[in-house]
Amino acid sequence: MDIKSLIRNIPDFPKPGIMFRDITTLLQNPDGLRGVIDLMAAVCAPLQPDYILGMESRGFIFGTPLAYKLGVGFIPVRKPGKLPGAVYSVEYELEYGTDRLEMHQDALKEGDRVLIVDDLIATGGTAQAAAKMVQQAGAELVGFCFVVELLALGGREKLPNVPIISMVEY
Ligand SMILES: Nc1ncnc2c1ncn2[C@@H]1O[C@H](COP(=O)(O)O)[C@@H](O)[C@H]1O
Ligand SMILES: O=P(O)(O)OP(=O)(O)O
Repeated sequence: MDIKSLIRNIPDFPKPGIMFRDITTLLQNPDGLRGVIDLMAAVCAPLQPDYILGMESRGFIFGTPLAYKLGVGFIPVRKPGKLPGAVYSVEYELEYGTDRLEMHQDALKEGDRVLIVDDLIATGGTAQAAAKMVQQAGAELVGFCFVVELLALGGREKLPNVPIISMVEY
């Protein structure tokens, strides 16, 4: 299956100079949706995660069916103020300014094997923030899986030394 052909490219969104890789066209294609989740499951299964951790919101779209397919739990990492329990909170750099992600403190325990999933890695700041929370919880980070990797931005250089898997690269 040609995943790349199902991802739409929208220039200058959300601001001039950004080529937005729009995964909505992949999601609405039945073969594309099934194919990408099946592929992610096949390449990630050997990492033997206990949990998939996905970042709001596009990380939820791919992370939850992946967790279902692998027969493991899903942990949502959310934008600030959305989770009701005690949270770990990590600030990370955006192109302009900063943002913050949160995860329930009781979502993970020491030794849990965690795979971080998102739709796309660009500068790597989002994935790095999620990895910090896994480490704060004392859990074991077993890898990252992205549908799209933007190679020129070098995001993987920010991430810990674990397998980093992407389905398509630009
Ligand atoms: N070019 C992009 N197209 C679609 N989505 C993007 C793009 N660049 C960033 N994103 C979203 O931002 C985060 C990852 O950004 P980092 O710079 O790696 O933190 C990811 O969740 C994308 O949905
Ligand atoms: O569009 P989202 O919600 O997936 O968030 P972000 O662009 O911050 O990754």
